[in-house]
Amino acid sequence: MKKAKSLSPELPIPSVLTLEQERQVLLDLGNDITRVRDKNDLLILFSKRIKSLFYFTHTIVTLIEAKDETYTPFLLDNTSSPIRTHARYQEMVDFHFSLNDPWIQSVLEADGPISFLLEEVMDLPQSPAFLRVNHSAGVKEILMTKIMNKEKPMGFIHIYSDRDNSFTDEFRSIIKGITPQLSSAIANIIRNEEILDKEKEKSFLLDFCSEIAMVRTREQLANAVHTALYKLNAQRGYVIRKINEDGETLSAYIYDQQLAQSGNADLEEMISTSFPINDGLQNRVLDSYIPLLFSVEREIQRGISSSYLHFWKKIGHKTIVGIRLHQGETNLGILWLGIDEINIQLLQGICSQISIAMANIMANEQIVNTQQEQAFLLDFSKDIALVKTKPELETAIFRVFDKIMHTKLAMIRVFDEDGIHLRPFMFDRTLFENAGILFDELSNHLITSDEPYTAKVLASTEGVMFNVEEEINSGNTYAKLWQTTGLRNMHSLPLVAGDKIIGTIWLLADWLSQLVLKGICAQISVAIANILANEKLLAYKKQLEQENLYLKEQIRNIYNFSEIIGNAAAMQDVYRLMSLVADSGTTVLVLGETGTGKELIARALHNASPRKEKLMIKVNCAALPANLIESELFGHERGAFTGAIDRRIGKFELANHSTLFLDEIGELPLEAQAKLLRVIQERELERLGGKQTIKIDVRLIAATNRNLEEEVKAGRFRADLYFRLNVFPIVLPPLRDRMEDIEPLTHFFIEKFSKNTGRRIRKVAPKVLQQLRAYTWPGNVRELEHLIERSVLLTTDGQLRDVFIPKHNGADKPELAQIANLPLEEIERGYIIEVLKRCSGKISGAGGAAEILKVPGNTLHSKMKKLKITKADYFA
Ligand SMILES: Nc1ncnc2c1ncn2[C@@H]1O[C@H](COP(=O)(O)OP(=O)(O)OP(=O)(O)O)[C@@H](O)[C@H]1O
Repeated sequence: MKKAKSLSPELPIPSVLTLEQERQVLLDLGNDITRVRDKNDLLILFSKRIKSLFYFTHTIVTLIEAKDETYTPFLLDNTSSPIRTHARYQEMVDFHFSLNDPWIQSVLEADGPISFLLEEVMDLPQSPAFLRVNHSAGVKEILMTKIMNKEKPMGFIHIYSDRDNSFTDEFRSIIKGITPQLSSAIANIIRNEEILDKEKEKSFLLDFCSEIAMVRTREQLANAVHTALYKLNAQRGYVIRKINEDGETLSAYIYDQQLAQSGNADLEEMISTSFPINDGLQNRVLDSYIPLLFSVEREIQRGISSSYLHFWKKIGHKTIVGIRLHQGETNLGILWLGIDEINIQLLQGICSQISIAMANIMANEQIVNTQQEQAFLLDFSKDIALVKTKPELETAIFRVFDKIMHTKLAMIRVFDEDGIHLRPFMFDRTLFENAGILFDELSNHLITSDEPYTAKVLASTEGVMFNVEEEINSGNTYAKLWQTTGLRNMHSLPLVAGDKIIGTIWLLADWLSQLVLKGICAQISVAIANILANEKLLAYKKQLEQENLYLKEQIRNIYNFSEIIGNAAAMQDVYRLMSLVADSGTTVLVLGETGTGKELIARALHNASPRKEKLMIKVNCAALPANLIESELFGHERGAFTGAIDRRIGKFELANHSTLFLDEIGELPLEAQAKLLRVIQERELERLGGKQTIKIDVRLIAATNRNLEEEVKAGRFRADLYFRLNVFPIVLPPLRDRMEDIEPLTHFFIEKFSKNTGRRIRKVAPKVLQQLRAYTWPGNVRELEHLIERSVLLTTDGQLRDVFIPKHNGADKPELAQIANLPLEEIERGYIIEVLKRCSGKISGAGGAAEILKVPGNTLHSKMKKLKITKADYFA
């Protein structure tokens, strides 16, 4: 490197200064320098004062930044710099030039001003770019002087000239002479600027402080922050994100409205999205005590994928600062600021103010929220207090969960009586529309308290929160179901009523207030406990009612037999026997005269037996044509005999598991008796013409008005069958032997026929009862029943004054003359009706019409059928 020549012939002042003159110049300049207060004074000193002594184009001052070993412009002469219009001018202004290049090192090493021809130094390796830029603008020479502060280089004075040999020895000597004073002037300017900056900061912070002290709401905070940040030149936008209740994410709390007004479509998403703390950026800010400056591009390259980073890139942010907002050790959130340079202290000052205000507002919001939640719980408790049934509870719950809490009720399970199983009690089926079958599978099966998820919940007092996504990853099969709702967390709590855990509740939500959750669960628990207790009570009540009904029925059937009227001692014996035998399977033989109520007793016995659910099957043995008896009783196969065109099930088979009532058993022909005996003995039968043996379980009740012992003696009834049937005989007394029953029976029948005919009988004349008691009643209760029926029909004024007791004296026989001209069939018909009337409708057996007419009972039956004689004829 070659030093430039020290003299220039074109210099405007005398090229040679006497020592005296030089001292004077130095003195004058020294005086001027002492008056320098700021950059502008310094600029004037160079551009006016020194320029008036020596020729040069312009001067700049650069300062060293020790920490990164660079120097950068501090004072620029914008008016006379020939490069100010150069394309790289701004770059040169902003640039930090390395202190490590040989050229600047030579300046540092030189003991005083040192000049260079640009041509010679600008292309040397590592030479700073401004040399070439100046050269391209016509500058030829540069005079460099290092300035010192406390014996350390502080920076450089650059003096440029577009002429050759501008820097004379005198010039250099003068510059050298004033350099110490210039150094201290520059040091003062810097210190002054720093003091000024500090003061500005202080007053800025003070303003901000007093402004923020008045802030009460989030909107006011937003305004204060906005004003402050815009004063700090943070026009590129900002957002304050608050840590959410989940402690894992941050969401926009305050954001730059100006940016919002720009109509950026992505901004909406940025505002509504919750960003995880642990995204590689936010966690770093929250872990740092000082603001962090990030290069957007570099972070993207590092693989940080957060969408907000890409958003910042999209809106042109190159660098972004993140500052932790905190109260003590508790993090509140982050202030993200689009800014290139950071004044750490100032930002920290602002952020600590924001933090305080934010903490206050949040505490305020929390109080308001808590109040709202409490009011809400109060409302809910009012609703719940009215709940009595499950559907009512369901309505109350769904209204609150869906509409107000944005929560879905996945399931309420309650403990079964055994205290081990939990059964589904209530759930929101709509939740699982997508999962249909899976839901049914899960919800319908009982689970035990050992089921791992349930066990975890039951063991907790505060409940458990399952993150749906984490549960899916860990293979929780229920979580697949939860996922269908799109909600993030499953909150489950034990339901506790009093000191008893009654079940579990499972709620899906993104987030739930613990206060509300616990409050609601407590209310629901009480409601469910009440409903369950109520259900239990109702079930007990129903059971008791049923038991009551059953007992009543039992009493009626077994001990009372309410449809059987009569309290005579003889009837009491009958009831006692009935009670003893009713619920057994024992064969009963009911004996008694015609019309004494044998069939009634048989029915009552059946109805009081365990077979009552099935119909009692009745066979009237007297009414069966002899040739059909077997088929009627045991059934036949198709073609078993002429006329058997179809298979027929016999009465025995029909009565399987029920009761077979064999009425008028004394009328059964001997042949049929043998078959009957076999079936009773074997408890199995074959249908006529059939080969298959059919097992039967039939209870037998037989009845007859014949004296069977006599019949056995007379050889008309098989002794062995008699013994089989006479296991438990019940003998019904004739009505004449229990005259005290006449009155109740009369009233009973009056009541019955009044109802049937619609004729109300209000009064019965005492004479009537006397008449009734005076009669002998050969037709027994049936005769009494028919007589009352007839009398009721004949009564028109509601008073039963008279009854028409039959007179069996033959006085009412029709005169021969009356019947002389009638056909034989008519006479036969009339006569049979007459006899039937006399026998009170009894056809066969002792005292029956058949006996009087001396024909077998079934012959009379056939005849009656042929002559079309019906009950109406002889009871009318
Ligand atoms: N104790 C009674 N209480 C009320 N009604 C009775 C009583 N006894 C009989 N009857 C009524 O009398 C009528 C005849 O009774 P039931 O048919 O049972 O008599 P029975 O002895 O079987 O007669 P039969 O020997 O002629 O077949 C029925 O309508 C029946 O309801």
